[in-house]
Amino acid sequence: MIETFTELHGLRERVRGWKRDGLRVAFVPTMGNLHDGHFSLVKRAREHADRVVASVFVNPTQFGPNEDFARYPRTPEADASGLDAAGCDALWLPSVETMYPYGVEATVRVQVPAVTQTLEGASRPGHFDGVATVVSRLFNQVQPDVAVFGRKDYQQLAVVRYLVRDLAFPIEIVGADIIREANGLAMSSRNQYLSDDERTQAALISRCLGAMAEAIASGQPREAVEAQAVQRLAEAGFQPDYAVVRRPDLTEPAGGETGSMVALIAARLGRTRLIDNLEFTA
Ligand SMILES: Nc1ncnc2c1ncn2[C@@H]1O[C@H](COP(=O)(O)OP(=O)(O)OP(=O)(O)O)[C@@H](O)[C@H]1O
Ligand SMILES: CC(C)(CO)[C@@H](O)C(=O)[O-]
Ligand code: BAL
Repeated sequence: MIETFTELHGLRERVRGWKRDGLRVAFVPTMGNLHDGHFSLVKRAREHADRVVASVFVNPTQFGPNEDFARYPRTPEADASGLDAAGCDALWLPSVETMYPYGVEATVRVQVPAVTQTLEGASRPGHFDGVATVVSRLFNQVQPDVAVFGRKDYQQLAVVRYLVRDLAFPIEIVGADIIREANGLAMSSRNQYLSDDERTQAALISRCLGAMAEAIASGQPREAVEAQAVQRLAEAGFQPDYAVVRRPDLTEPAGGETGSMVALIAARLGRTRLIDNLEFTA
C-alpha cells in the first residue's frame, strides 16, 4: 500500500531506511492529475530501482502571472490510488509552505541559461527557472538514485540533464517515451481543458509532427517545412507558438543536414496550450 508523506522529515526517514537496506530508489516528479503517461513513468522507474517515490506538487514558481496555476486540476485522492495501482511505494505531497518555507518570492532560484532562451523558455518567460528551482529542491528532498522524466516535455528533460550535470547531483536521469491517446494526441493533464470537439481537433498536432518529419527526411528545406506546419495549424483554428525542427540538443540544423532530429510544436487551441514533439532520423 502506498504511503503518503506531507512532511519532509517522514519522507527522509523512509528513504534513508530503504538506502540503509541497500535498496535503489527512483523518483517521478509530477504536478498531479495523473494519467497513463505518468503511470508509464512509474513503471519505467520500477525497472531501474527497488522503490519508487512520486511527487505531486503544482509548483507556483513555474507558472506565469496569466497562466493556469489557480485552475490547474488537483485530484490528490485519485492520484494516490492510481500511483498505488501502478506500483509506486511513496507519494511526496508537500504544500506550497512546505516546499518554500521561506517564501516563494524570497527563494533561491536556479537558472539553466544554456537551453532556456528558446521555444518554451521564450514563450513562457521564467518557466524553466521555476522548473529548475523546484526540481533541485525535490532532488535534495527525496535524494533518489534515479529520476524519470517524460520525453513529452522534451526541453524540460534537457534542462534537467544540464542541472544534474552542472550541479553534480548524483542522480541518473531517464527519459520515458510519450504516451498517446488512440488518435495520436499526447496525454497531458491540460487535455482536461479541451471540449470533445477540441480533443478530436488536437490530434492535428501529432499529424503535423509526422508530416514535418517526413518532409525533412525527403529533403525539403527546414524553414519551408516549419512555415507550412504553422500555416496548417493556424488554418485549423490553432494559435501556434512554434513549429520547428531542431537537433537533439535543440540547436538549429544546417540546410540539408541529416541525422537525429526532433520536431517540436506548441500551440493554443481555445484556452488550452498544448505541446508535443517527435524524434526522428533525417
Ligand atoms: N503523455 C506523456 N507521456 C510521457 N510522459 C508524460 C506524458 N505526459 C506527462 N508526462 C511526464 O510526466 C511528468 C510530469 O508532468 P506533468 O505533471 O506536468 O504532466 P502533464 O500531463 O505534462 O501536465 P501538463 O498538461 O501540465 O503539461 C513530466 O516528466 C512529463 O514529461
Ligand atoms: C518536473 C515538474 C514536476 C516540476 O514541477 C513539472 O514541470 C512537470 O510536471 O513536468
Ligand atoms: N509539463 C510541464 C509543466 C508545465 O507545463 O508547467
